[in-house]
Amino acid sequence: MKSPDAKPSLPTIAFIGGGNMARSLIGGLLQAGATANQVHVAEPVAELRDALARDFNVHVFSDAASAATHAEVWVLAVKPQVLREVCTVLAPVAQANQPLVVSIAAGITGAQIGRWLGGGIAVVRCMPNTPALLGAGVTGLHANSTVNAEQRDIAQTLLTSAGKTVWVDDESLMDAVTGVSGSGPAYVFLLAEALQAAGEAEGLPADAARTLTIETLLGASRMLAADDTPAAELRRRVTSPNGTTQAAIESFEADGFREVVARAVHAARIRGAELAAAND
Ligand SMILES: NC(=O)C1=CN([C@@H]2O[C@H](COP(=O)(O)OP(=O)(O)OC[C@H]3O[C@@H](n4cnc5c(N)ncnc54)[C@H](OP(=O)(O)O)[C@@H]3O)[C@@H](O)[C@H]2O)C=CC1
Ligand SMILES: O=C(O)[C@@H]1CCC=N1
Repeated sequence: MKSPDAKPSLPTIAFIGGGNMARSLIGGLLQAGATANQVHVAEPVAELRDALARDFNVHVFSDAASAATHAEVWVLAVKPQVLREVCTVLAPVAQANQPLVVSIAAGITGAQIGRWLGGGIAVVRCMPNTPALLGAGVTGLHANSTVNAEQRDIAQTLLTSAGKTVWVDDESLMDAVTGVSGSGPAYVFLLAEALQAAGEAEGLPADAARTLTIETLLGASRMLAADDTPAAELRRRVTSPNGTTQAAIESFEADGFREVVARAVHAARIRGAELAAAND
């Protein structure tokens, strides 16, 4: 009997686009136990194609249709700006083979992808993030009404190899997912840049500022993930009355830190919707 925790075995998966994000997902997938000959990748850039074949031993193709033809699952990992063109080329294969289509493109909706592929296609729209490379990512997922339970499990297994998953029932929230977690690693890297530079400005040697910054972000993230203690409470425990942290937090608040973050996430969400409209 199948245990309730048993993962469905993955069918052949074709990545359409072999860039940064595809590479992260393929790395995670193989580390999680998928075999290289189950993975096909279409990538027009010869150097990227060669690197994928060399590093992961996967089957590589220069055109999308060749990679997709013998795969039950397609992962659309091209830029939003070229997705319509890619889907239009793949539409006859999609109609003949009825694959599960997993898109990681920012902004582009499941309805657009289904329409471009000729209609009636099972589409899971996802938003992973780059820590997927270490299996430490998080992915938001939304399934359209054509996706069946088995296909949902396949998408779940595929993205679990990249880290945690969060299903979203309302697709319109996928752009908010992008604003928080898809783009989110860049905000943390920006904070790291700023914190390191501030340390250096206060006189620390560059290597000391770098180590102090990295270990602080890592340690604080581990504390956040360790239990359900809210971030605000963890912050309170660092903040001694009239101490150094209080001085820093008051400076952040006076400069509108929360509003700055909210505006940035909003800008990312709006750009997602713009990408969908501009590339329809
Ligand atoms: N980077 C990130 O952090 C995240 C990205 N995403 C999404 O992932 C998708 C890919 O992003 P990313 O990996 O950063 O982008 P990349 O540009 O690194 O990768 C996309 C690759 O697809 C190639 N490509 C273009 N046309 C085709 C085609 N017809 N068939 C096959 N491959 C093609 C591109 O080649 P060429 O360069 O020649 O065009 C490029 O190598 C985007 O839609 C993005 O929104 C989602 C979550 C996070
Ligand atoms: O910047 C972007 O558009 C992509 C989507 C999320 C992260 N990178």
